[in-house]
Amino acid sequence: MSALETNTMTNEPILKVEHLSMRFGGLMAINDLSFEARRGDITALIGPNGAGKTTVFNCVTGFYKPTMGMVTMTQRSGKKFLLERMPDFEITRDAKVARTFQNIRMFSGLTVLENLLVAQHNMLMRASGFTILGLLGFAGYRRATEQSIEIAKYWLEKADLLSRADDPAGDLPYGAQRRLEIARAMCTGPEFLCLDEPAAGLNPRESLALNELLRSIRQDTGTSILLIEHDMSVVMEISDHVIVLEYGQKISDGTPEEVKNDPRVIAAYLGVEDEEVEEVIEEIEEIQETEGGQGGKH
Ligand SMILES: Nc1ncnc2c1ncn2[C@@H]1O[C@H](COP(=O)(O)OP(=O)(O)OP(=O)(O)O)[C@@H](O)[C@H]1O
Repeated sequence: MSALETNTMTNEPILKVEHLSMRFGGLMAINDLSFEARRGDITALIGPNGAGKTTVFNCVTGFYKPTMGMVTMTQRSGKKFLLERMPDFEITRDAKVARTFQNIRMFSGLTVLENLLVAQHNMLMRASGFTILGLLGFAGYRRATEQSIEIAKYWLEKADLLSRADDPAGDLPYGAQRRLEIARAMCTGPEFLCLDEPAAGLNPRESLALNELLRSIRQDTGTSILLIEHDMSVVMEISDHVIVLEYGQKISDGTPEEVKNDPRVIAAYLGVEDEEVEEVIEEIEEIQETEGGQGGKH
């Protein structure tokens, strides 16, 4: 978990989405979408309801097979994975992509610590050699168990959950459950972490704790993050890069500041009809020019 591990062997973007399309019957949910997520960045995918954000996530994480297009992930080592061709469990296990869901999914009857140990099941099974003898006798399995407890403790501390380690996960307040989900994803040692609305339902204090956790993940592990988020205070505060979708297409792509001031984005969020967009863009540009002019006079 040292910062040294964040050194990258390749400068390629961690994720390249090229000409992605996803059709559900007669509905084109994603239409020829291309974008990149840079290594080490927090990239946010935003857009009005129904814009196609979750569909993109599901294509990246293997829950959907896209109708067309390529989704390439490049690991630090330079190894490439064509995610659109892989089943979801291989995307997690081999490409090292972890995700959380819009609705919290965890084992609410298990303790907080147990949830983090279950997440490391794959690693423990490999250490057992997939045999009962391995489980009972191998020193390698014992070492792996100790290591998985250490990893769990590290993420419990990072997520500010150490004092709740032995409580049933279902007893945690909502914001803490969201942090537990992220800690659980991090226990699998991902290179790319996909978070579906991590701030949904959080109060302002919980949102701040979430921002802190995500920043520390980026800084301490170099894990790249892709998140869908409606809470603009979270997006603007922590993202390095924002991509805006509307009707399955990209309408803006840049820094939070660039996107915030993009008239097309403002029009999309105001829910303006297609034929009125040009008009609204002109009005917004006029307002921006006036404000810019006034700013210069001060
Ligand atoms: N499994 C599916 N079958 C049919 N239509 C779907 C399916 N999943 C998504 N859609 C449709 O695709 C479009 C994009 O949906 P998606 O959930 O990706 O949008 P979103 O931007 O994530 O929305 P929200 O912000 O409301 O979660 C919507 O019109 C939705 O109804």
